Amino acid sequence: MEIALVGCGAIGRSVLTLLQQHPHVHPKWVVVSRITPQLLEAVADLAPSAQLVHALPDDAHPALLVECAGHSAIAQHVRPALERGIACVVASVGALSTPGMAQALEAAAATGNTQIQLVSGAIGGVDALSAAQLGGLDQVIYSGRKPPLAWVGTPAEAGCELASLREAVCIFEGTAREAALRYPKNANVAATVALAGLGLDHTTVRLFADPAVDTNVHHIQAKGAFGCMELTLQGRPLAANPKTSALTVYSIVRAIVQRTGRWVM
Ligand SMILES: NC(=O)C1=CN([C@@H]2O[C@H](COP(=O)(O)OP(=O)(O)OC[C@H]3O[C@@H](n4cnc5c(N)ncnc54)[C@H](O)[C@@H]3O)[C@@H](O)[C@H]2O)C=CC1
Ligand SMILES: O=C([O-])CC(=O)C(=O)O
Repeated sequence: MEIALVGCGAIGRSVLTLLQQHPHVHPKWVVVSRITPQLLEAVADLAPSAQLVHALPDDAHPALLVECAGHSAIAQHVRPALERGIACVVASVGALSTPGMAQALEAAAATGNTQIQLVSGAIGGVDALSAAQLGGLDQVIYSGRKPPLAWVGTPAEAGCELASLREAVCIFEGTAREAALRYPKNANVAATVALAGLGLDHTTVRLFADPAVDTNVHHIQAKGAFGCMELTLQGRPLAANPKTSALTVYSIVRAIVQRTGRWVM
C-alpha cells in the first residue's frame, strides 16, 4: 500500500520509523512546508524510496494520505486529496473547530467518493464515547494536564510564568471549540472527545499546566443513558516534542496498518 505522509516532525519521523516494521506499507511521498538538508537526510534514512515534496504531485495516487503536520495542513493538503478521491487519516482533529471546516471536508470527501478518518491519537475511549452518544449523553468534561514546558509558545505564557510554576494552574476553561482554536498543538484531544460525544460547543474543557506531572494526563468524565465513564490516560511525551504524546504515533500507525489487513478493531 503506497501512502503519502504530510508532516515530518516529531510524529512523522516516529511514524516512518515504526512503518519500517511493516513491509506492506510504502511511504512514497512526504509532504512538508520547508525542505531542509536535515529533513532530506532524515527521510533518506527512514524512508529511502520516499520523495520529499511541498505538495502531493498531480500524478500521485497514494491509497492513503496521512496528516500529522498541524491545523493548516488540513485545508492545504487533506481537503484537496479528498477531492481527488484519496482516503485521509487526520491527526490534527482540532482543525475541525474552524467554522465551516467539517462541512468543507465532508463535501470534499463526497466529491472524491472517499473517507476521512480521525484518529483517536493521544486519547482512548473514543469508541465507547461515540457509542454512548447514540443513547444520549448528558455531560462530557475533558481535562488535559501537561508539564509547564508543554505550554511554551501558547497563550498560557501570557497568564503565568511557566518556568517557575510551583503548583498546577488552570490555564483554560471553556468549550472544546475555543480550546482547539486557542491551543492548536495541545487541544486536538479536546476536539476528538467533543466530536465523539456532545460536540465542540457542548463539551467542557479544562487545561492545566502542572509542575507535578511528567506525563500528558488526559481525563474524560461522561454521563448519559448508557451509565457513566471515567478515563485517565497518562501519556508519555515524545522526546522530540513535549506537547505530543507517544500514543499519537501508535494510533496513527495502527490506522495505517489496519488498512492492509482483514481485521478492523
Ligand atoms: N490527535 C492527537 O491526539 C494529536 C494531534 N497532534 C497534531 O499533530 C501535529 C503534529 O505534531 P508533531 O509532529 O508533534 O509536531 P512537530 O511540530 O514536531 O511537527 C510538525 C511538522 O509538520 C510540518 N508542517 C506544519 N504545517 C505544515 C503544512 N501545512 N504542510 C506540511 N507540513 C507542515 C512542520 O514543518 C513540522 O515539521 C500537531 O500540530 C497537532 O495538530 C499532536 C498531538 C496529539
Ligand atoms: O499529545 C497529546 O498529549 C495531546 C495533544 O497534544 C493534543 O491534544 O493536541
